Amino acid sequence: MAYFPMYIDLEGKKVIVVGGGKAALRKINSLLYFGAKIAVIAPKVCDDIKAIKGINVHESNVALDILQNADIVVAATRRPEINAKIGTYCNDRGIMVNVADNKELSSFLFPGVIVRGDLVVGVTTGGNSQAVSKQIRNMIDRMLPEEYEALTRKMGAYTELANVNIKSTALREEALDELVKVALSNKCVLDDKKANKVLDKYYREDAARRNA
Ligand SMILES: C[C@@]1(CC(=O)O)c2cc3[nH]c(cc4nc(cc5[nH]c(cc(n2)[C@H]1CCC(=O)O)[C@@](C)(CC(=O)O)[C@@H]5CCC(=O)O)C(CC(=O)O)=C4CCC(=O)O)c(CCC(=O)O)c3CC(=O)O
Ligand SMILES: NC(=O)C1=CN([C@@H]2O[C@H](COP(=O)(O)OP(=O)(O)OC[C@H]3O[C@@H](n4cnc5c(N)ncnc54)[C@H](O)[C@@H]3O)[C@@H](O)[C@H]2O)C=CC1
Repeated sequence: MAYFPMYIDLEGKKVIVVGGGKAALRKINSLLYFGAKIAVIAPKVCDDIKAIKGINVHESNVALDILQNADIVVAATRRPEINAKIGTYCNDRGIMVNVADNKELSSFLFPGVIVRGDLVVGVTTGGNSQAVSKQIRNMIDRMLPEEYEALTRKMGAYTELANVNIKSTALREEALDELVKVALSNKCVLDDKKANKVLDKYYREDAARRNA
C-alpha cells in the first residue's frame, strides 16, 4: 500500500537519533530545519554532526530505555541488528520511528522535500527508490519559483479576509482561486491592488445574493 503524506508540526518535538554517520547527518539536518529538538547518540559521531549548533551529542552506546523520552526516534547505525532492536522497541511502545535500513520496521519514511516558506512539498516512493525521489524533488524544485513563499503567506491573509467577508462557500472558493490565477499570470506575484479589486467584486456579489 502506498504511504499517506502526513504533515507534522515538529517545533519543539524531542527526537533521538541513534547513529552518527552520513545517514544520520542528512536526517538531522532535515529535522532541525523544521524545528525539532535533537539528541544524537552513537559511540562515534562524525565531525559534521558535532559541528551542528543547537543539538545534543552523546558519544556512547544507546540504552534502549532512554528512547521512552522521545517523541520520534531515528535508528541509523551501521549495525542492522541494533537498528532493528530500536525499531521493535519503539513500535511496541507506539513511538514514531524511522529505521534507516529497514522500511518494514519504520512507522514513517523521510521524503524528498521542497520548501518555499510554509509551502512544503514532500516526495516518497514508499521506500522503493530514493533515486526516483531525488529526481522528482529536483524537477519540482525547478518548477516552483521562490515567489511562492510570499504568495502562500499573502493568500493566508486573504483567505482569512474571505472567510469573514464572503458568506457563500462557493463564492469564497471562486474568489480565492481567482486570486491565485491573478498571481500566476504575473510570475507568481500577487499585486495587492488587483487582489483587493477582485475581493471587492466578490464581496458585492456575496452581499447581493444575501439580499436577494
Ligand atoms: C527508505 C528510505 C528510508 C528513510 O530514510 O526514510 C531510504 C533508504 C535508504 N537510502 C539509502 C541511501 C541514500 N539515500 C539518499 C538520499 C535520500 N534518501 C531519502 C529517503 C529514503 N532513503 C527513504 C525512502 C524514500 C523513498 O521511498 O522515496 C531522501 C528522499 C530523503 C532523505 O533521507 O533526506 C533522500 C533523497 C535525496 C534528495 O532528495 O536529495 C542518498 C544520497 C543521494 O542519493 O544523493 C543515498 C546514497 C548514500 C548516502 O548518502 O549515504 C540507503 C542505503 C542504500 C545502500 O546502502 O546502498 C537506504 C537503505 C535501504 O535502501 O535499505
Ligand atoms: N535512509 C538513508 O537515507 C540512508 C540509509 N543508510 C543506511 O543507514 C545505515 C548507516 O549508514 P551510514 O550513516 O552511511 O553509516 P556510517 O558508517 O557513516 O555511520 C554509522 C554510525 O553508526 C554508529 N554505530 C555503530 N555501532 C553503533 C552502536 N552499537 N550503537 C549506536 N551507534 C552505532 C557509528 O558510531 C556511526 O556513527 C546503514 O544501515 C545504511 O544502509 C545509508 C545511507 C542513507
